[in-house]
Amino acid sequence: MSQPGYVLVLYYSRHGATAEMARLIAEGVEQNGIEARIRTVPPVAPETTASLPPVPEDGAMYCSIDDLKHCSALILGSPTRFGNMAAPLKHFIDGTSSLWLAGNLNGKPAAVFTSTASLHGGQEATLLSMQLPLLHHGMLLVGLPYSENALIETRGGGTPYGASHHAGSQGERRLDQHESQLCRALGKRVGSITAQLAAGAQALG
Ligand SMILES: Cc1cc2nc3c(=O)[nH]c(=O)nc-3n(C[C@H](O)[C@H](O)[C@H](O)COP(=O)(O)O)c2cc1C
Repeated sequence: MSQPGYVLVLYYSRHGATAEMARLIAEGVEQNGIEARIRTVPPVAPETTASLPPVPEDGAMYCSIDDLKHCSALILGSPTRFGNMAAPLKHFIDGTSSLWLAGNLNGKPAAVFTSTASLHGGQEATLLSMQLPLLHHGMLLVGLPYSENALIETRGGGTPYGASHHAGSQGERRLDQHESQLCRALGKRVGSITAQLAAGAQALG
């Protein structure tokens, strides 16, 4: 990895909160002059015979295995569902065995983010469980340091394990100042580490 390439911001979102986080995280990544490639995954349904159009009608493009294979870093986001990531994202990750076998993600930075309806409804459990498949892929986990003041001051989301957002029971709570700040900080941190790794690889020849 001698050129930084792009940071893949891959998320699932049903009602838009996680999608908004992805946009702020991408802004943070791009503060380093690195491309942030935002991708999503399609929903999954019990009617497995029905197929969706290959391109979503609006919003981010669906992620391909090649998008993931060739990224320089990954930032993965999901709404919390019963203290875990949402099935559509897990379904996509479960289809990445070929990358695992080839070690395509091994040694690349990775981070996670989530949105919940309730303040203590499982943000940290979700973030930690989202990190598990990334560790299996050999990725280097990046969190948020307490030098980010928003981590201390927040009255909503924000954890050292990754960015988070408290959306409220009806999704009425937009990202507040601290939550937004921490999304951008996470993107910036992953982007900066990605650039440093690329520069180090180039220096080593
Ligand atoms: C099946 C299901 C399970 C959920 N489980 C939780 C939960 O464990 N804790 C919580 O606080 N919110 C839970 N929620 C609420 C979502 O995490 C929350 O609405 C989130 O902000 C949605 O993000 P989105 O706007 O990106 O879709 C759940 C929602 C659904 C549909």
